[in-house]
Amino acid sequence: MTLVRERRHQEALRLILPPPTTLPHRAVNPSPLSSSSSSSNSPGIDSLSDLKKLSVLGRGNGGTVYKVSHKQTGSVYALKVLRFGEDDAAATREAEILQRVDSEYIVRCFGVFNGEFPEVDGGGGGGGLCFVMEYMDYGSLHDVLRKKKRLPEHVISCIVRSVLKGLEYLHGIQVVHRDIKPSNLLVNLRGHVKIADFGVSWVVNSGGDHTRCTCTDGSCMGTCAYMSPERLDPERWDGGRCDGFVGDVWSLGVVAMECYVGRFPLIGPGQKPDWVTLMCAICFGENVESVVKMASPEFESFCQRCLERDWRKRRTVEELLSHPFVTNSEINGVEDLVSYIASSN
Ligand SMILES: Nc1ncnc2c1ncn2[C@@H]1O[C@H](COP(=O)(O)OP(=O)(O)OP(=O)(O)O)[C@@H](O)[C@H]1O
Repeated sequence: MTLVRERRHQEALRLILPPPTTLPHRAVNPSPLSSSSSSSNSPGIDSLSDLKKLSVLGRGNGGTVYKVSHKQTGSVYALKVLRFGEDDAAATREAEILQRVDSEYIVRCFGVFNGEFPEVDGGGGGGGLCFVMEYMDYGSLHDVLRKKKRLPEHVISCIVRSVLKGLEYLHGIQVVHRDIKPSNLLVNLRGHVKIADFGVSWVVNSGGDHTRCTCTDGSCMGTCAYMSPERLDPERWDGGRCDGFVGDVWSLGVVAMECYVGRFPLIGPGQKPDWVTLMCAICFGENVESVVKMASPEFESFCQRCLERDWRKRRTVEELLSHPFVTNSEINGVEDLVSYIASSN
């Protein structure tokens, strides 16, 4: 890799930060969302003081996720608190998208509150946007991989099918997720795998001769390790003409390979995942077959279809749902997923 190429890569990797936005102080009413997702299982949470903090489930960019219980019913939820001032545009976008979605493949949101969660530091934390979410017992796929290291193909097939179904739903309502990665795929005791975290998602609008992706506030962030070549280097890969949907497919391909090899698959085991290393690996790296050695032909073919660098040749979600690696997944795949995750080794 020449110095010239390195410099070009670094220039292309500059992040476009969202302009500062001010969230209206009561942007979201302290009531459950109007979507049918909330009405079908309405937990009757009228205020954040109805919830008791049980533990911290995890921390992400700009917020913390708590395990909470409803004081009256004892029902357990995950409460995601995004502090004001961290990335208000992302928080607002997440609230807007969560109000649109209603799918068994997307983590349910029962309500969004604008205020303080009194159980944290006795309140006084400056407040934030608080999402009452379905509690996913096994946490994220990232947590599962930390415990299990690698997953067998039939379990990966089951996970991939659920994520594809979730993406099929999202793309059908014109939402591009843009941050598919293990920590945004959550797993519950029943073996259901669901997509979460819409902080960097886009809503696609139709316009002109081709569909264009618009980002209302200019935010173009996401996790670069899982980003597609056309997002990392739009100039080289004609990213400006891509509607973004197949970017989610690329990310899913990386996740599938990561489950198989037990580490981030696009760089070597000892390599530091800095911007330039990732850029080189994603845009010019090794071919899939050298990474998923010993895999079944179906799995190798599936990964190749997802990780096609030219986005025009990459398969769509609909096409991948009829790929043999997905359609041949064992009927008892979900039960296997649960027993595999629950097993101690
Ligand atoms: N509904 C949920 N049920 C159970 N655990 C959850 C739930 N939502 C999030 N978590 C846990 O909390 C962690 C943090 O989630 P969060 O969405 O805030 O950030 P992240 O996706 O890990 O990171 P980033 O903000 O960088 O995308 C997750 O990785 C997961 O372990």
